[in-house]
This record gives sequence, C-alpha cells and structure tokens, in this order.
Amino acid sequence: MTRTLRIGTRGSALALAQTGTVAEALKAAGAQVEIVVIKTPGDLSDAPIAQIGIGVFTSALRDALANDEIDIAVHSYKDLPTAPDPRLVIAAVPQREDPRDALVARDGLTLGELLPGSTVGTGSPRRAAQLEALGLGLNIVPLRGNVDTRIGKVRSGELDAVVLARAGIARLGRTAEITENLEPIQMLPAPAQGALAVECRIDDVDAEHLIQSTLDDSASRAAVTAERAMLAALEAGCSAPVGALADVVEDLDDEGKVVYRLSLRGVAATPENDLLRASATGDLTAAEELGRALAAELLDLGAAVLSGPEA
Ligand SMILES: NCc1[nH]cc(CCC(=O)O)c1CC(=O)O
Repeated sequence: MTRTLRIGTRGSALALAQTGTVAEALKAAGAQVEIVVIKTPGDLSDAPIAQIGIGVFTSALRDALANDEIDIAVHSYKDLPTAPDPRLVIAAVPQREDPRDALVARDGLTLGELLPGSTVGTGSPRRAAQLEALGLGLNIVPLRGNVDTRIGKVRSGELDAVVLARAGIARLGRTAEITENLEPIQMLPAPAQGALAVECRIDDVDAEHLIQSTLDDSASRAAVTAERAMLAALEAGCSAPVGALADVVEDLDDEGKVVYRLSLRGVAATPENDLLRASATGDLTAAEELGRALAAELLDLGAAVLSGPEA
C-alpha cells in the first residue's frame, strides 16, 4: 500500500508533540505519513473554555477528517465531546500518560506550603472546586492559554501557582518544573486526562486496522471508557466540575485466582461547591456499565442539580 496517511493536528506545541508520537509509531509500523496542521476556533479565541463551549478544539479537526482533508485526527481525549461522531471511529487509545494533575508553584512550593491567600490559577471548574474543598484558603483565579503561557504566569510572579495536567507538561518535556504531583485523593483528574484518541473515518477500514493494531492499549481504553461513560451519564460537558479516574487493579476470583478488574472513582461538585464522591469496581469488559453505575450513584447523592454543560 503506497497510500500516504494525512495526520491532522492542532498547531499548539502540545498537539504537535502528541501527533509526533502517533506519527512515529505508524512510521515504525511501515506506514507513510504526513502531518497537516488545522486551525481551530479554540486556538483563535482567548475566552474562557466554559464560555466558548465543548468541542472548540476538536470539531474543526473532526470536520476535516469527515471531509477527507485528512485521514487521521489526533485529539487529547478529554477535549472530545461525550457524544460520538457517527462519521468517525476512535481507532486507538494509545497507552495513557500519568493522568494526575500537577502543581507548578513559585520557589518549589507544594500545595500544603502555600499560605492562605496565595493565588492559584486555573480555568477549570473541576480543579477550582477540588482546590476550594481542600480548605487551604487559596485564592483561585481564572486562567487560560497554552501550557507555556500558564507556567509563565508563575515565572513572572503574576501568580503563586498554577494547576495543569501532568501529561501536557510531560509531553513538552518540562516535568522538572512541576513542584508537586497532585494525588487523586485530593484532585481527581478530568475523565480521560492524559489519554489520546486517534480517529479515522468510519468506513476507512484499512486505516482503522493499522491504527488499532499499532497503537491501541486495551487497559487505557477500558479505563477511559468507564470515565467517559460516567461523564456522559451525568450529562456534564468537558468543562463541568466532574472528575473521574479508573485503574486496572488485581483482584481474586472465587477460586482465589488473580483476575484484573477496573476500579473507578468519581467526584462531582454541586453549585454550592460541595463535593460528591463515589467509587466502584467492575469487570474490565463492562467499562461502560461501571461508568453509568457510578454516575447513577452520584446522581442519587444529589449531582442531578449540576447537569448542563456550564454547571
Ligand atoms: N483542556 C486543555 C488540555 N487538553 C489536554 C491537556 C493536557 C494533556 C491531556 O490531559 O491529555 C490540556 C491542558 C491541561 O489541562 O493542563
């Protein structure tokens, strides 16, 4: 097959780094690839993500893919809307990066070392709600921009700290600037944080098979599927205050044999910023059911009041 696969990406440093790893893996598998940069409205606007809406970074890429301008789209999975795109298929979820959030603070400080009143930048209602819940008296301020811009606000002294996805910092080779990795018990990441979604057209069977066999990691896919099913069942968009993290864990079956299962934790913030938490374990092959069951539990606890994309 002499076909050259056109891989579409956003033009940010983070997107290019992510796409680079996908391109290299496909090349190593013998494919011919070409990288095509697509501008998205999310890259052209400085408005808060909660205002410009879900899918600002991904729909232009998806349209280019559906219109045959590219053959493959590489997304940060957590930026994708929960509704599937009927024109496309997620052919691979590559091995996920460390999903945790990370703190970048001045003078090497950790969260616990920041004094009350310290300014912590984040544009994410999920991060803000969980930071508030720590009761440290931090002053949480809105923040947008790419990873470099956000870390720059700490370097310039404008902010005492920022919270970002560790995966984004890692993909840019800047983990040395992290002053603390935030454990899921204090800061549950966004559903699918640290994972990529590699999409192709639904009828492009050749591309789908190549991408799937070269890049898909079944454990990462199962974890992300559970987290996103939870989010979808809460009818909450990507900027809503919902965190979820699934891990593949060892368990013992009735005969004492080791089996692998999926353990899912979820958090949702009410409008009063109270955090509702739930967790459950299920079969690796029933990731969606696990996510939906956990969402039902959160809804029982009172999360219903927060449904809607801008909650
Ligand atoms: N919302 C923007 C976004 N989309 C994906 C990442 C980081 C990488 C990832 O989670 O895959 C980021 C930056 C951040 O949240 O700090």
